[in-house]
Amino acid sequence: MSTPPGPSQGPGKLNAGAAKAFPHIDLDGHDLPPSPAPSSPRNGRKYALATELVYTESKDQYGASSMPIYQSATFKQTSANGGSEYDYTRSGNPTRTHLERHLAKIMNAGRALVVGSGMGALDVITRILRPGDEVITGDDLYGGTNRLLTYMATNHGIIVHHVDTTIPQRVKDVVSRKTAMVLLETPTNPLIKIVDIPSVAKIVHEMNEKALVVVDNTMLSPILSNPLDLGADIVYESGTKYLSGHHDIMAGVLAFNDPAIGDKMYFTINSTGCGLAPNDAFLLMRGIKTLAIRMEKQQSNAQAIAEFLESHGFRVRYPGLKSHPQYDLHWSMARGAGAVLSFETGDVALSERIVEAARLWGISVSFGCVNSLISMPCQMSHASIDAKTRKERQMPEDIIRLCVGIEDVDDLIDDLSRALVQAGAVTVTLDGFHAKGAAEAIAQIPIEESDAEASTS
Ligand SMILES: Cc1ncc(COP(=O)(O)O)c(C=O)c1O
Ligand SMILES: N[C@@H](CCSC[C@H](N)C(=O)O)C(=O)O
Repeated sequence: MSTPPGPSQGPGKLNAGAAKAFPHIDLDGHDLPPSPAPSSPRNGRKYALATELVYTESKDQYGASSMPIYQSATFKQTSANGGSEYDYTRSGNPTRTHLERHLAKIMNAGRALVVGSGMGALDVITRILRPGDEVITGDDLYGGTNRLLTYMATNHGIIVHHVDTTIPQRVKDVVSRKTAMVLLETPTNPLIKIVDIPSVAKIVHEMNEKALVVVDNTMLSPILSNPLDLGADIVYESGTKYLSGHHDIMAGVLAFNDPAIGDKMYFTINSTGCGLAPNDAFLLMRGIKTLAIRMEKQQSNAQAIAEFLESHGFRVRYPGLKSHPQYDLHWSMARGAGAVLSFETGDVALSERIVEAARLWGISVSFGCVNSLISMPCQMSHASIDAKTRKERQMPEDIIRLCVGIEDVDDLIDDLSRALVQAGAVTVTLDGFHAKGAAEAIAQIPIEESDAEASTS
């Protein structure tokens, strides 16, 4: 275990003494310079999350109200045997530690760590797998996650089961003593299906107490969900999305309660050098402070847009709509619906015309940004899932994903309406307009019915 954080006694003899009292023997048995102290988020009063996001404490020597960027690769030691809290930024950096402690607090975690991207976080997690280990994951999940797992299955002897994790029984059918990890995403990207985290975690832990339940919380962020409180062992997310909120950095976050898991993850981050750089840690910290207010606006915009599309005859996937077949399940776990929704038109070329006709909605991958984005997942974010697999998993090629930002909602609806009309997706009448042709036909099929056929094991 890493040494616990001590009072700020300044570097030197006291810390060197502490290092001797708590020698840090790493997983390879080496006694290396100390890692940064683990986060200690639970000191003092706990405020509401919106307050905790902006409230931070640091022991800056000048009382800086914003944590300074320690843009330094190395830290001078005061004694020949090292022993100061920081020695080298790959191993630890004060700006990064400050962010990690803040994240642990808002993620309700014992410890949080930050790395260079969301995929970097998953890479750190999956390095605990050994050849022969089995991973159970969804049949609708982010394309990059699918790509990394496929790589591991092909090259590292990991066995990956893709099942419909929205049906807990499907997980139960494949979980065994060989299961090392169950990797969940909810809502799924891009089909917006909901996974019952508590039920799946219970099944998995009852059948194999060593199996780790890992949840990708990117689609909701800690403002809306804390998967560790729902039974997950590890939660990770892309800080590139809601946490930073401006699409100006890449970042990944990992959080856990078990100190042994935290130590393993820290060991990998230090060994591979994927820790978040100080400048990006500063930007992520700044972004987090406005998470609550951004999400509030993004969500209310997303709700209005989902209702607008549904009322005009489109089949919309969004957990804020009562028509979502897992509406109650979602709200039993989360504090909001998020700001990503998808809808279908029944025709790939028509969807392309809609996307290209939009002006205010930027054609871009990613989500969680203050700007609204429109994309076709099968051709963009999920293009790394090959066409055959997409077909097997019944991913609609025409699906359009909307990632809603903080603009004026009337402007967003106006731009979308114009794009739908220009693309020929709607029949215009004196009373307004309505989805036409295939889009309308699809809207008649309840989501439950068509998705039941899509469930594979
Ligand atoms: C659900 C989800 N998880 C993880 C990632 C990976 O995050 P990053 O792009 O920061 O590597 C993404 C998007 O990229 C995502 O959509
Ligand atoms: N070219 C990238 C695509 C990134 S997709 C980003 C995001 N997760 C999303 O869902 O839009 C790649 O190959 O990873």
